[in-house]
Amino acid sequence: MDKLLIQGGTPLAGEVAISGAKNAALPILCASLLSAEPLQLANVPHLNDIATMLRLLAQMGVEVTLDGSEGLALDSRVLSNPQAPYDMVKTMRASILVLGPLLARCGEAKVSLPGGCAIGARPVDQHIKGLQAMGAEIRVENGYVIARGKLRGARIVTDMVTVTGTENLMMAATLADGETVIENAAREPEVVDLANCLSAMGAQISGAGSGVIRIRGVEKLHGATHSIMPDRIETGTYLCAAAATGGNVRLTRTSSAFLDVVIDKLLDAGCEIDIERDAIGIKAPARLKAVSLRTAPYPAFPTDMQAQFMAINAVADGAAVIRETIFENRFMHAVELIRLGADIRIDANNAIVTGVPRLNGATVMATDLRASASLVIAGLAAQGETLIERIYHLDRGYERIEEKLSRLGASVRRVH
Ligand SMILES: CC(=O)N[C@H]1[C@@H](OP(=O)(O)OP(=O)(O)OC[C@H]2O[C@@H](n3ccc(=O)[nH]c3=O)[C@H](O)[C@@H]2O)O[C@H](CO)[C@@H](O)[C@@H]1O
Ligand SMILES: C=C(OP(=O)(O)O)C(=O)O
Repeated sequence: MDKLLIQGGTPLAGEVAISGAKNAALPILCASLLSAEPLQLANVPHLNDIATMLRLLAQMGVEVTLDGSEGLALDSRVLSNPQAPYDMVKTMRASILVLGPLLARCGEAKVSLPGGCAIGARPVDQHIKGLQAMGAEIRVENGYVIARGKLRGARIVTDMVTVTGTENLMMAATLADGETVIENAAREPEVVDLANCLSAMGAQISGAGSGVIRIRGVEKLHGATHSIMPDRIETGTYLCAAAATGGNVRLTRTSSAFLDVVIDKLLDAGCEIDIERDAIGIKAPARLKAVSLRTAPYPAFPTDMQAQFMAINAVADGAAVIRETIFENRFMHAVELIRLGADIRIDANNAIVTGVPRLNGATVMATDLRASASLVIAGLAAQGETLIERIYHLDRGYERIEEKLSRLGASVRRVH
């Protein structure tokens, strides 16, 4: 298993390009299942999750053609096997996103309950309830969701804000008979990117980005071209890496548009932020100030940035309280950060982080995707050598991370 060896203590400096968003690309790849005509995508990130999703789609009959280094064409003319087997979905939560499209296009689907980051129970009851409201017959048997039926429009109010739940139901509704209204919908930018792609395919969608999305079903969707939005979480992660090391970094091919709260917190921490149209610059002070935060659905502070801010608070001046409200088990990075010398106390869903003047390198274990990112940030800020084990989590969501960090002057090496 690969490990990451970091020699910390060097402020990051220079420029690096941000990749397309994993959490926008994954649902959009699934959207290709809705049409018999090809979907042409640009700015697709090179990630293990994307490779897993492409393998999953390919075994259903989707023809995948690479188009340049970041382009893909997906041809779902023939869907011979509307199934997602356990072996292919166990590592990736987003694989549940094939359920809505398969059911809408084929009238049947058999999808294994998904895996993904172990950050909480992560049930899919809202996906199932929504599809049932649209007329699907669904049973869960031997770890599989088995669904069939012709979908019709419905009014759906989800119990909580769910990102992939909203995406699954929105995709299913594009081919349903009549109008679907999703209330309490997720407002995440990735939902909007998916809606934009679906609209380019001929779907009738309004309200994406608000709490109420209306979808008028059409008979079929057609081919389209779409470019995946920049990854706001990768952007935020590099901003935190620059902040924690006292660095001066410019991130290109990205946007500050979806990062308001994250940028506000970095300003509170004492960083200077320079916003351009397609780039963000950050200049960090010698010592950051501690910043408290509470995660919540967009547009509030993203849970996917919580671990990275725990790392920067670990080396900041003062104490901060981090409250996690989305996932019940998303503090697993805390014990690993403590190995590096961080002062963190967990009290239910609060982490109380008291900054220390410096962290010291150690061997640590990555437990999930963003936890891994927080360890990388802490390792970059620490004095001496940090060895991060189980970095397969990192490869799910960060494209060429060691190469990008090396470009910023970090000493980071993958060891086999
Ligand atoms: C591939 C992808 O886009 N993943 C993101 C997506 O995950 P994901 O879509 O899985 O997260 P959700 O928004 O669905 O989860 C929010 C909360 O609702 C609960 N819930 C959700 C669905 C359901 O049917 N029942 C239920 O109880 C979850 O356990 C969690 O407590 O949004 C999360 C919250 O921003 C991010 O951390 C993930 O990076
Ligand atoms: C939790 C994440 O991914 P997933 O939902 O695929 O597990 C993430 O992207 O931070």
